[in-house]
Amino acid sequence: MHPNKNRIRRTMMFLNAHRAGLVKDAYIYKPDSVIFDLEDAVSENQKDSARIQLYNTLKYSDYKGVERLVRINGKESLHWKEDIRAAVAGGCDGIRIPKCEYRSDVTLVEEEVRKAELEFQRPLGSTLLMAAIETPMGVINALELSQSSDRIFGISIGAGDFMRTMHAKRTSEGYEMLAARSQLVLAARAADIMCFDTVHTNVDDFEGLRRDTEQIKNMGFDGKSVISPKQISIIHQVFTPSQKEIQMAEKTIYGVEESAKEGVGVIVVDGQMIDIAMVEGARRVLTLAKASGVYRGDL
Ligand SMILES: CC(=O)SCCNC(=O)CCNC(=O)[C@H](O)C(C)(C)COP(=O)(O)OP(=O)(O)OC[C@H]1O[C@@H](n2cnc3c(N)ncnc32)[C@H](O)[C@@H]1OP(=O)(O)O
Ligand SMILES: O=C([O-])CC(=O)C(=O)O
Ligand SMILES: [Mg+2]
Repeated sequence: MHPNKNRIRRTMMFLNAHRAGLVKDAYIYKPDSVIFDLEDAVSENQKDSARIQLYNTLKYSDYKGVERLVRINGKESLHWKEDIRAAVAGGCDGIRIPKCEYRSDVTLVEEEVRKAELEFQRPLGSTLLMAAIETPMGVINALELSQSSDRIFGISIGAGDFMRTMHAKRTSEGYEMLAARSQLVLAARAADIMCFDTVHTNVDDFEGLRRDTEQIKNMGFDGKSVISPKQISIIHQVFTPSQKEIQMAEKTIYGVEESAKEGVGVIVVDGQMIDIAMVEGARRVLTLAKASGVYRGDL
């Protein structure tokens, strides 16, 4: 398996590839990933210069371990093949395909990526893919998209286009997103890939951002896209296990192991009934805690 397929991705920060001031050093804000956008953040008459700016940034800026993804234009545009060539030539880590609906939306991109890897002498298979799902058809086909390629590391829901195509409206409760979010997380877990939530467009609504992030984390999502550095710390706080959760995870793993030696399957830890079913979740907490830099234990 590709070594970066399951890396930590609590935050993926969009930035307009055309804005030199944004792209030159966005790693300083420490998102887990950045997404250089060539699609909707770039106006039609800036597409070519955005692509050149993207190539130079990928080639010459050291992002110090922050993952570098590129959102290309869609297959109905004139740009997507050139977008892929520039992204692969520059050495991006992965490509976010917008508005995916069918398996062929991924396989078409995969074929161009493969050609570009050969053309620019990049290791074959090194460029990962993610499918952004932003329409009712995409939501319905979420499993097909999740299983469309070995390069796919995750899927994401995009609320802006999803609301447009559903004739729906965002609410602070989020019920208009519930069916799509549920369908995506089910598909991603069934296909054993990652699942990401949409951007929170009100950049100054920190309370709403926290509430939304808590909701999607509890549903099983792995992270969320962001549009501003101001949103990163809240999402990292929500996704990074607390010391209390880490201690509970350690007690769960030790407790179940020790009690099993004495032939006991069920124990009580801090008032909670614990059995073997909780061990996998506890291990996941510790893995996430390690990747987030808040746990140095041996479990
Ligand atoms: C629905 C969709 O398709 S979403 C995906 C496409 N959209 C995008 O890519 C938009 C990305 N975000 C942005 O362009 C901007 O954040 C906006 C337009 C939303 C807000 O812009 P501003 O009002 O200038 O943001 P703000 O005043 O909060 O900026 C504060 C600082 O953060 C920086 N910053 C803001 N957004 C970003 C970003 N996405 N990436 C990196 N740096 C950023 C600014 O450069 C500024 O830095 P400075 O203080 O050193 O000058
Ligand atoms: O994927 C996202 O979160 C951003 C986006 O394109 C949308 O909301 O339409
Ligand atoms: Mg969109």
